[in-house]
Amino acid sequence: MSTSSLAGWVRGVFGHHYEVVDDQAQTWSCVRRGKQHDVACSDRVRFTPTSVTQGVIEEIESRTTLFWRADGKREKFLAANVDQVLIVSAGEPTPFPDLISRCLVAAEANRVDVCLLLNKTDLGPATATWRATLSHFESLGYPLLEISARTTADRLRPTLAGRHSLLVGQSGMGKSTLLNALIPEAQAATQRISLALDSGRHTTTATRAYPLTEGGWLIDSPGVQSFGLTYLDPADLVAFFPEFSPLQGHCRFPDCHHRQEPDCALRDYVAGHPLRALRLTTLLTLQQENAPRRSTPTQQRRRQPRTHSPEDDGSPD
Ligand SMILES: Nc1nc2c(ncn2[C@@H]2O[C@H](COP(=O)(O)OP(=O)(O)OP(=O)(O)O)[C@@H](O)[C@H]2O)c(=O)[nH]1
Ligand SMILES: [Zn+2]
Repeated sequence: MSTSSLAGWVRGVFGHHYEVVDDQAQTWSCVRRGKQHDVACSDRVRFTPTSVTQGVIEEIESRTTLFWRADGKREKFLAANVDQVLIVSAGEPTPFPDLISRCLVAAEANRVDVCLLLNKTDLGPATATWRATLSHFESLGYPLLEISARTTADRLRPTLAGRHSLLVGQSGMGKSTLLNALIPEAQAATQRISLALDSGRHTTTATRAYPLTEGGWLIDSPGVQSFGLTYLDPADLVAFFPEFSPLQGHCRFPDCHHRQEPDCALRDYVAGHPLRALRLTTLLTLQQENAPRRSTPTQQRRRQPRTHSPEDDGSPD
């Protein structure tokens, strides 16, 4: 490690370029040493300056949390060192409960708190239907907050104060609207980045952290359409569903797959409850997606992210 290296926080990830703010509040444009693409927004890093504004990231300090998704070889780090993930959804466009469940599993597996945000409460019937689904998630122990990003975004401020929060959600659910309502500077910052990089492409794939006036940081991430969790061992998945976890070991067959077997405790629990059944469908789908293929036992049990594969272009999906 060079003695001239500096420490800083990664406040923006734009493809494979990183905006790092050092402890003197100077902003640096950095790349990663070698071909590694393992830097996440909100990482604490050490970097070596290569010019008065540019640097090379040499080292990532250990993280308290890493919220990430993985679909086979493609891995996406959404953010590091966050205290909570805010899952934004609304009645329109069509929300996917499976995507919400997957975000919840990622939060459970990475030990990050979550808060469900029901946005666009100003929309009538569509909101009512979706509220029923989210209320089921709330009954499992996940806090639910209702807002309209257009008119009542401020309701969120007490939840954000002093914390490092990450916004995730499907495209079109209102993350940008919410961010701009809470942090008016955000829109200008996005435009500045777009101009600096001379490319609209990077802004849509950017993950960026913004300071909150009430203390803490709010991190905006690109909209997600899929949320793979292939880094989780299939045998561990049930533990990340708070309603199914206590039922483990209560099926007639110890090796029950919770599909066709008689006297399955999980199937009995969801019978006649469509919202419970949706959650079981997600669990079974994840078990199938994560089933060991032709890999070594070490690979099967891998729970730590490797670096992004070189073909990963930093795109949102
Ligand atoms: N009626 C209503 N519309 C909203 C609200 N919040 C956002 N919208 C609208 O929903 C649409 C999508 O909002 P965005 O903020 O761009 O959504 P996003 O989640 O950032 O989408 P991506 O950038 O694709 O990830 C826009 O037309 C917003 O004006 C709200 O509270 N009420
Ligand atoms: Zn079973």
